[in-house]
Amino acid sequence: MSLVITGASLLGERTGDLYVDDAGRLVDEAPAGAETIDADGLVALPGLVDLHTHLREPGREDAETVLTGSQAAALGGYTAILAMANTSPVTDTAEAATRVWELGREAGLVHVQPVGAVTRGLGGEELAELGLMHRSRAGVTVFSDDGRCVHDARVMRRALEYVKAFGGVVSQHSQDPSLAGPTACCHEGELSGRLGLPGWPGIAEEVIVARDVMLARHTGSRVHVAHVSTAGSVEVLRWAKAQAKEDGHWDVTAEVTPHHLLLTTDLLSGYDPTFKVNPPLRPQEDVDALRAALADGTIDAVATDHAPHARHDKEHAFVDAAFGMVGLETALGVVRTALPDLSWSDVARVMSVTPARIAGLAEQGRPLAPGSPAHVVLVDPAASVTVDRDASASLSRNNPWHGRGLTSRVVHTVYAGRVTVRDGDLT
Ligand SMILES: NC(=O)N[C@@H](CC(=O)O)C(=O)O
Ligand SMILES: [Zn+2]
Ligand SMILES: [Zn+2]
Repeated sequence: MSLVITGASLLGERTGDLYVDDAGRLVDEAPAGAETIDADGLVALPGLVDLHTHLREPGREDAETVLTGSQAAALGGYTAILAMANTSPVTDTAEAATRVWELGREAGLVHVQPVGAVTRGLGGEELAELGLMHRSRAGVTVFSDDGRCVHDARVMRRALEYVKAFGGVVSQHSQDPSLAGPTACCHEGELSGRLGLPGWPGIAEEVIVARDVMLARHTGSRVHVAHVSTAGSVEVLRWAKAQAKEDGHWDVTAEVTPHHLLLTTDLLSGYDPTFKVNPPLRPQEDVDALRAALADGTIDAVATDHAPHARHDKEHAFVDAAFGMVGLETALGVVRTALPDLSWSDVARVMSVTPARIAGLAEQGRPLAPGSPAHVVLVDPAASVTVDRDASASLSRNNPWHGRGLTSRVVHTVYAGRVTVRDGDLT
């Protein structure tokens, strides 16, 4: 079905119309008999790309499926998501990766790109089938043991060497297990002492970031730092990016989550497990450093770390509850709220263009110009939304934004020329 989108402000810069042909691509003339979307007053961006989504299929379809996660993504303005490998079974074989990819195609609402595990069963010891996953139909290029850190430096080095052959990247959950006890569940600081909760110090993250950028340099490969959460990590990244630019043969990229841009560790004073997440919410100084790093390009991308959990895994005493929070439907609003001065073209850069480049998704994050696939999100920049966790496509309700007001609203999402969200609802 062809489509005409009229009067949108393209990346908030100039007003224009967008024409979509039957094949789902942007073209330079209005196709005859097209459906029309009036986008007067709306900002058009390339469809958002999430480098870090947890779908719970296979294994925990009660918490999220590929379909419900895709629905939540479309509602959030996404046209592509990377599905993390920590499912049950783990995505550590070509078959498992292809299955996730197929389920994404069947859902048909966003491009679902599987992330492959770095090590078999996320065990941290033996490399998974990296090459076979890459050569499968799923074409895996991003590998991560997320949920766990690839803590053995020798294994990390081998993984970086291996993925280098095909331009892949290792996305690291940076957290040295030997610097954080097995029961750690919040930021280690003055508050954790007062609450009597065992904490993770920022240094547990920073030593791994520092080690991994050195391994990336040594191997001439690519490392991506998942969910950066401390000012110290930002400092290391700033140094590493300057070095990598000078050397030219290795690369380091990093992402920050919406929640680490707006929420602080103070929220833990009520022991509400909704705010229990890994890496933990940090103090305001870290939040400020993360915002500055995103604005100046030291952090490349915003990634949700959408981590749905069933009620019976989340509603426990703080120390026993599962880690993680949902985030696909609120990400854009949180970014607008946390960084109101970020231009729309910068929003497109950190939420679409750069994530697509990092993930090697050539069809995503493209300019809103003839020839590009029609992956588009239309946003009302003036709207404000009060988040209701029950008005969600996700199967899980661990939503830290419930009852909060967020700036801007996703009005329509178009994936490959198909309207997946119209007037804020799934079509
Ligand atoms: N972020 C979280 O707190 N939890 C994630 C794992 C992870 O991203 O490390 C999950 O899978 O639930
Ligand atoms: Zn993680
Ligand atoms: Zn994660």
